[in-house]
Amino acid sequence: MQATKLSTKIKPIHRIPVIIISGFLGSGKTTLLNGLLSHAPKSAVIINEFGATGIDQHLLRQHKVPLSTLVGGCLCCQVRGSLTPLLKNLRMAWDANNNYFERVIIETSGIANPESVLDILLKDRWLSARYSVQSAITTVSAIMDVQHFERFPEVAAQIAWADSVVLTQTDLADAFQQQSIQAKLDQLAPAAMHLMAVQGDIDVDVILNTGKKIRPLLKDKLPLLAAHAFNTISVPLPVAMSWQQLHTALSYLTTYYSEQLVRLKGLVYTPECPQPLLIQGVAGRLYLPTRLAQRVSDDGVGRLVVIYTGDIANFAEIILAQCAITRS
Ligand SMILES: Nc1nc2c(ncn2[C@@H]2O[C@H](COP(=O)(O)OP(=O)(O)OP(=O)(O)O)[C@@H](O)[C@H]2O)c(=O)[nH]1
Repeated sequence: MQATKLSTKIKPIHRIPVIIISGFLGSGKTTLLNGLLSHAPKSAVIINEFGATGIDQHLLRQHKVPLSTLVGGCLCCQVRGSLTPLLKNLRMAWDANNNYFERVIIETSGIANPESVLDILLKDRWLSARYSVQSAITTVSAIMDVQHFERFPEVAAQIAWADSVVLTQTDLADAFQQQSIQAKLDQLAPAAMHLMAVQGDIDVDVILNTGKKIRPLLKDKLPLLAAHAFNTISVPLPVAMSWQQLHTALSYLTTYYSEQLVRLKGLVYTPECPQPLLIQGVAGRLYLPTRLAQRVSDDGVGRLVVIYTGDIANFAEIILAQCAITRS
């Protein structure tokens, strides 16, 4: 009797594309992500923030996307171990729920080296069979102090790993600033695609359809990265302050500590309005705040997250004291 030949064809597993967005503190990653999600709503998002309190997810409130946060450290060090189980769970949820998103977008913290994320995605056998790295994008602010390239090694590492470099905040930069940063990008990422985005506005098709580069990753374990020279504190603001008062207090702090205070973010409540206010500051500059839609989960306690370099003793107390001085 002739044995029936069993079909040995195995259906290939669909690999979900992953886009990694890196870039230095305040360079416009979340703004770019916000713009991308408006055109690509079928995305699952993972946000990594160095600060202990997550702020970025509030900026993405209007998008109804599956969103996970990894806060209180970097994907290249403190929270690196959390990415693999998170991606595994996400994939299993995708398999069980009718493939409910089309891609994963990972926004790393502003001081993370994207190499670690690539390392996980490309070397873990289970993950690499189910995810494919579509592109690594790095945002670079046109108004960034060029000394940051020497001062913070994270900046060059982020640019070196990029398939696409997106120059942001060009509307705030003069011609000299733009040329200086552009020259650095030509030197550090000559093979990457160079794009521009003002307020996250970018040609989404270019981003979503970019093919990946072949990356020569190290075969062995990654070498230990030098520890980041950054500190972070989260300061609760239980007493509501008007935006004017807050602006005065924060302007003083960002000017007085302009060398050390690299990033300031916060979700605060003001007496003028029940909707929370998202505040943003980067290296000596305060941006206009954004009013967010109110949510049931809003607890009325404002929070400031500060990322700084060097030792500033009792920085949280200094911030609270400055706010109290301005209020009185
Ligand atoms: N004028 C202007 N402002 C921008 C642009 N892109 C971003 N911003 C502002 O710059 C500030 C920082 O932008 P984010 O998108 O939060 O930067 P980020 O890289 O996600 O910041 P971290 O995750 O904290 O490192 C916010 O106040 C943005 O509104 C731009 O192209 N033009």
